[in-house]
Amino acid sequence: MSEQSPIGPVDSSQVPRFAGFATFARLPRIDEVERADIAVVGVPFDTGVSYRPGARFGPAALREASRLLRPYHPGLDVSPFARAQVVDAGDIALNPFHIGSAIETLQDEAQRFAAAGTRMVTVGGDHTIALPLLRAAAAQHGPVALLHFDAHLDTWDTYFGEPYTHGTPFRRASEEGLLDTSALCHVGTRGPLYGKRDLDEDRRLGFGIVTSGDVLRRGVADTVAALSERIGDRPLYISVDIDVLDPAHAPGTGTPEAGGMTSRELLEILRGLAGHRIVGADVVELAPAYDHAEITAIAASHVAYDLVSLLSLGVSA
Ligand SMILES: N=C(N)NCCCC(=O)O
Ligand SMILES: [Zn+2]
Ligand SMILES: [Zn+2]
Repeated sequence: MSEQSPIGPVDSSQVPRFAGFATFARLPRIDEVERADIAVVGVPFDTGVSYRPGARFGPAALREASRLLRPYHPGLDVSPFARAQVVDAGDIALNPFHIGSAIETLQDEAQRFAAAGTRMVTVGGDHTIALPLLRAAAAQHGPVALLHFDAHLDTWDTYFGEPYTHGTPFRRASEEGLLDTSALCHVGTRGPLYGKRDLDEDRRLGFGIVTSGDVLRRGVADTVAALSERIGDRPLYISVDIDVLDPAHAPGTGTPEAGGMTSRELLEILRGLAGHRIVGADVVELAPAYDHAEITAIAASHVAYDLVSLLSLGVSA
């Protein structure tokens, strides 16, 4: 970090939090600082979806819903924006008509952040985007451990013969050798599958599964202990599909499944990951057109805040 202390968010006791530009948590834009430790980056993209479209509007909705976030995280005992220079880097412009070129662009952009020494928390977009983000993470760190919070496996092979979709990123990532196969886990999985084979193939790729029901039965502490042990001190990428939450907690998403986790459970599990070597994270599948009273956008903004807070713990104070 530079000698100066980080530039923090706009002070909500001086400027009403409902006024002004909607950057994440009212943080400075990337062009307003010399260098950034952590960037929140919007990825408005939903060309990879199999059902309801609309995740392209996720970044804007998440930023709007983040105006009420405050600078101190009592659960982690950290002031992330004082400990690290956190910025909003705006949106990455991806070609909505060409999924291959969008994936390439995002990988290039992610590698530019990495080269600048900035870790990313991407917000919005459909789950397709995890693939180029994992490519960039693996290019920097080698194969990474992955915690994948999602109702879905997203290790399916193809849809309509197409390999790059929001249901297939982790199959491609595995084939490309981006993942440390000894440290992979889905969390919150539930809902109908195409067949038992889905689970067999997923297991063959090395994934463990903590289902939504497992979280209920085992509780948060046990779940965290199991995940922590699996990850160890490996470089860790965290991917959060907001549909991991029950539709009651996150109606604003493209492929909702009943029987999901509460936002309290998800946030508590994330907080339990403090101390791990997190190299990057995403919050995907927020589709505001199906949201009500910003329920999903608020949950997603809190998840992003927790991820930023976890990343800030890795910046020396
Ligand atoms: N990644 C998300 N949200 N959904 C994947 C669902 C794929 C399917 O339609 O079977
Ligand atoms: Zn997903
Ligand atoms: Zn999902």
